Amino acid sequence: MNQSKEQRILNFVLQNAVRGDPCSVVDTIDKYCSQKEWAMNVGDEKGKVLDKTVEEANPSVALELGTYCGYSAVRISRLLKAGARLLTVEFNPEFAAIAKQMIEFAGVQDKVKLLEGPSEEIIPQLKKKYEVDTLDFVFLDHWKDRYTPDTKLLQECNLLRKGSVLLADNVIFPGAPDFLNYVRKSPHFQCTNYPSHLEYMQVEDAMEKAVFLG
Ligand SMILES: O=C(NCCO)c1cc(-c2ccc(F)cc2)cc(O)c1O
Ligand SMILES: [Mg+2]
Repeated sequence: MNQSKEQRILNFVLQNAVRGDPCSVVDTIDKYCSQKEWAMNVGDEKGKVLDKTVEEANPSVALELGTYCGYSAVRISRLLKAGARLLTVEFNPEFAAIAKQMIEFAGVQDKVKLLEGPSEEIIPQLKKKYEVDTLDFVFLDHWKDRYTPDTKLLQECNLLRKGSVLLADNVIFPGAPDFLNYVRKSPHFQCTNYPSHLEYMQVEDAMEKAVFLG
């Protein structure tokens, strides 16, 4: 059976990164995906914007939509304070299986809970099933046409509080035009755009930060 690209990325990490060292896992994925096979990790340039946004928010409870191979789950969780946690949601079972191994190899499994399934099903379960009160930080990096309905769902489920930070990847490429429209027109969000580039490419992209105002 031919290996998937995601399995090849994981194997490269297992062979070349340092077990228990999240930074080496992040750097090793970036090395593979910039030199050998492109993959849709947020990457290092946009990853630096993610780092600064996470550090500024200093979340106790963070949510990621779109785990993929676990690159940003490892990148985010390495910055979390003691006792803080990241819930990360992945719909694709093959991706989830790779991400689980990536998170364990990086040694951040105690900070990260990987939830497998559709975001529209998991978000309404966060309060009762996953003991979430409100979310301090949300990274949107899943299907681009889900950014807007899931943002509305987070609001409807009372998962956002005054100051909750949303950060969305790919608002230029592949693009999330309806999301930009929604948060920029809404009186409930204060938005900031961070121009950047598509991971590992010289293609324009950007991230959008949307702070919930209550
Ligand atoms: O779909 C994406 N994520 C959710 C997956 O479950 C995604 C896609 C791309 C991308 C794809 C194809 C291309 F040609 C260019 C970009 C990039 C990203 O950063 C992404 O997050
Ligand atoms: Mg992305």
